[in-house]
Amino acid sequence: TQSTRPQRILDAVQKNATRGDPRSVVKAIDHFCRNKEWAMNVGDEKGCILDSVVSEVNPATVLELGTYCGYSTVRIASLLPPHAKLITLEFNPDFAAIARQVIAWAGLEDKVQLVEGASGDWIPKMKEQFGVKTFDLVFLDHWKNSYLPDTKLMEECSLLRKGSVLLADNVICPGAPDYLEFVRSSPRYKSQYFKSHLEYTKVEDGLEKSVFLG
Ligand SMILES: Cc1ccc(Cc2cc(O)c(O)c(C(=O)NC/C=C/[C@H]3O[C@@H](n4cnc5c(N)ncnc54)[C@H](O)[C@@H]3O)c2)cc1
Ligand SMILES: [Mg+2]
Repeated sequence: TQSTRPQRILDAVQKNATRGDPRSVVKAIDHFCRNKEWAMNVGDEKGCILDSVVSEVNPATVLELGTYCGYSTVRIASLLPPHAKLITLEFNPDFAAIARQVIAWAGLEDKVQLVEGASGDWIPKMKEQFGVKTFDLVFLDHWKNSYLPDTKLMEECSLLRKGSVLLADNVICPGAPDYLEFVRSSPRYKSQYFKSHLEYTKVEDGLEKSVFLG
């Protein structure tokens, strides 16, 4: 049967990365997507910015919206302190199945909870289901028109505290104009743009880092 792109990404990981070595998993995916087939991972250039924000925040609790194949999940989880937890939401069961195997290959199952389902359904259940009080860091990389409604939902569910950091991918390409306008104009956020490029291309894109002020 014809394989899917996520399946081919998993094959590249299992062929070229070392089990239990997250950096080799990241390298294998970047090599495949730069040389064989483009895919919508945050990628190596924006990934370095992601790494620096994760290291700076040093989060105990992380929420990722949109797992896809688990590339950014692995990047983030590989930088977390010992008892930190990353919850990642993915509503496509095929992508979730691939991501679980990528995360397992990296040896990061103990730090990652992949939840199969829609952010809109699961954000309101974070406290009761996972005992999460608030998130120190949220990485938004799912459908771009869901960034704003999901951010408002996280506020309503008191999942953000003074100092919580939102990091959003693709604020230029594909773009999330309503989200960008909101976090840059709201008095409750301190926002900063990190200029970069769309993964594996020369097209401009960037990450927006927004600190919730409470
Ligand atoms: C015009 C144009 C097109 C594409 C690009 C290139 C480009 C570059 C990028 O870095 C991109 O992130 C994207 C992009 O579209 N990302 C969408 C990513 C979705 C993933 O998240 C999943 N998901 C989507 N909504 C939800 C939800 N509520 N709850 C749970 N999971 C969700 C999906 O199941 C996917 O696993 C595109 C650039 C320009
Ligand atoms: Mg993206």
